[in-house]
Amino acid sequence: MVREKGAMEIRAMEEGEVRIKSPMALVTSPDGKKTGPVRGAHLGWTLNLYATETRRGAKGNNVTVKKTILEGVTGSVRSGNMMALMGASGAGKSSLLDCISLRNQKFEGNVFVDGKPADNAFFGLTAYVYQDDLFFPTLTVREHLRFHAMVRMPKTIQPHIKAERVESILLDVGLQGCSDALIGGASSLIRGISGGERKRVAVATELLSNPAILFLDEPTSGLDSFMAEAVCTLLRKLANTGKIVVCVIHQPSSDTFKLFTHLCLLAKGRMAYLGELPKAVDYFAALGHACPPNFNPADFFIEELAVVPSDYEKSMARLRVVTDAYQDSDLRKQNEKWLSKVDPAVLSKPRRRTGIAITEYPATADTQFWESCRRTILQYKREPVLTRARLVNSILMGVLLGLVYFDQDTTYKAVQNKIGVAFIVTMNQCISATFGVVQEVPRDFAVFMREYLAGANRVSSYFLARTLSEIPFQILFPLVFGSIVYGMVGLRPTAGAYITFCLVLILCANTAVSMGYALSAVFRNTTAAIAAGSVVIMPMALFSGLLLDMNNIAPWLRPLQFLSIIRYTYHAIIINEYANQPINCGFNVICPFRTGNAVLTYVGAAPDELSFNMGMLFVFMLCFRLIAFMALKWHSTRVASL
Ligand SMILES: Nc1ncnc2c1ncn2[C@@H]1O[C@H](COP(=O)(O)OP(=O)(O)OP(=O)(O)O)[C@@H](O)[C@H]1O
Repeated sequence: MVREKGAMEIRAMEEGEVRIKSPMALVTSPDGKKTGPVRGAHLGWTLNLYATETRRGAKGNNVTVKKTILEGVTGSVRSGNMMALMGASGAGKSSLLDCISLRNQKFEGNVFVDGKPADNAFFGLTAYVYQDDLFFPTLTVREHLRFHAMVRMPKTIQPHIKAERVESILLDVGLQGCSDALIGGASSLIRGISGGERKRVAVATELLSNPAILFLDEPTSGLDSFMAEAVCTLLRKLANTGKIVVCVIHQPSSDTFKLFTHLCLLAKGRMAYLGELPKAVDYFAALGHACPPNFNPADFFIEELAVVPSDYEKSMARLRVVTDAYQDSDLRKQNEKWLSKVDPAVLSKPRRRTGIAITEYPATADTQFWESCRRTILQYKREPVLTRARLVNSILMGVLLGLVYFDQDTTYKAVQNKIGVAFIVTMNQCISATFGVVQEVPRDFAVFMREYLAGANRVSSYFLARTLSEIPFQILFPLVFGSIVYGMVGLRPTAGAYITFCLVLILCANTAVSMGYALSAVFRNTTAAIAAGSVVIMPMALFSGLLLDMNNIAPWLRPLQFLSIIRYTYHAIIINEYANQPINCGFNVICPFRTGNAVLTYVGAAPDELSFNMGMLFVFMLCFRLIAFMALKWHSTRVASL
């Protein structure tokens, strides 16, 4: 259920209905139907979090120890509140945010919405802005938000209303000035928008689904104080509309700090304060820790709660006093009154992990598919490395090989060069296609994973769109490369042979692309996928038929040749060139290849195996895509079930 309130520019999420005039709160189910007014939402939690840590033992062996990350942390926040989660580094702020947002479900205890244990509907109510924002760099801010509006807003809403919503959010977050700028980012060659604008794009993305509860992990990190204040002002406006905003924040300026209504201070995983922000200074003064005049209270609290490495014992003793004081305080009792309204049976029962079970999506699979296709095509059109570099590579490599193997004839003397060109063309296609993918796709998968966890995109919609919409490009590159090589080298001059050659290269490139997808999905990391790619491609080259005499290796190794896509491509090219073709021996008595079929025998191929080789490439292409899909699906369910 998605809670809506009309104090800001908020639009009704019902088909045809544009604006809610009354500021009355509404509940909207994922299909966009209003279901009635809600109570003031209350988010509460009571939990402990432990982790196991492997440490180096005294004898150099690894010892696993149980580490307490959060201990007896109980708190709550109401709609309309904007809570700062603060504490020194390592205090447990991000861990707490992950637990109360259920992005980490390994804790003991429970999270409650209006006194009821949070269930799967919780994910429809909440949104999470990650500390490291991940975007597709080649989209403009408007295109990015438009994509998210299409996939995150209920399917019952008309596209023009979604577009209006994007424009209204652009205005709300102050992004209208850069709405047509490419997002860009460090992982891309595109410079893109500033860090502050990226943060606002991240917030705007989450606002599209109009969540009732917004969690943010350090939304101001890396921003100057002016930008940080701008982001927090926006968050305060959202809280004022009735949303709950919980935000991990580091070193806010005093002006930014004042924007928060509530403060939760953590010290070494224990509560040090929870309450209204303006009352925190007096609370600490009463404990004997008075904030000096004209001192930023935010800095004061962090200093008070810091562990000084050179004075570890004393710091820890000070933290114990502060956390024990909160434990014994009337403030804590006051804060935890809501627990008395929770069913005691629920409190004593161990919590059942729900996982981030994405069972319902606001948009249909069709919408997700077509929107993802649009996005991938834009990406290909605009990404310089992905498209231009590969096109230039295809042309340059084609010309280079064409020059080296220029104008081969039909004599026996040209056989070795034609075998060479078949092998090198195959290797080029395999390597450039596989590594082209593993350089790009793990980054895309990481962005997709965020979309998946936000309930915005299905694995199947994204994967099909990503892989199908790039097919035209994966036809273009081998076609350009193959045509240059074919013409310059002077391979068999018939239209049929040329078309078959291009088809073989296109199949090879697409199979290699699929292999790149499989590696990217299994390893989800470019470095690891490149390393694994080398390990896979080298044996494939070895078993291609050119570098090894299969009759002179251990019999149990021979079947490996049938796993080599390089072998299938290389053989197909040679069969296309030489099957049942004459070879001009001239008047030479010593002629190593008197017929084309003798060349095939030499490389271990047979004249009638062309369709078999092409068929095997097709089968491998499908298998690699299936592996990629299954791996992506497995990773996403694993992340989601935490
Ligand atoms: N899965 C884990 N296994 C072991 N230790 C962990 C794990 N997750 C967190 N920790 C530890 O728990 C403590 C709190 O981590 P957390 O990231 O929540 O702190 P933080 O307050 O957000 O710190 P920072 O401000 O530096 O980001 C740290 O000491 C961290 O090393």
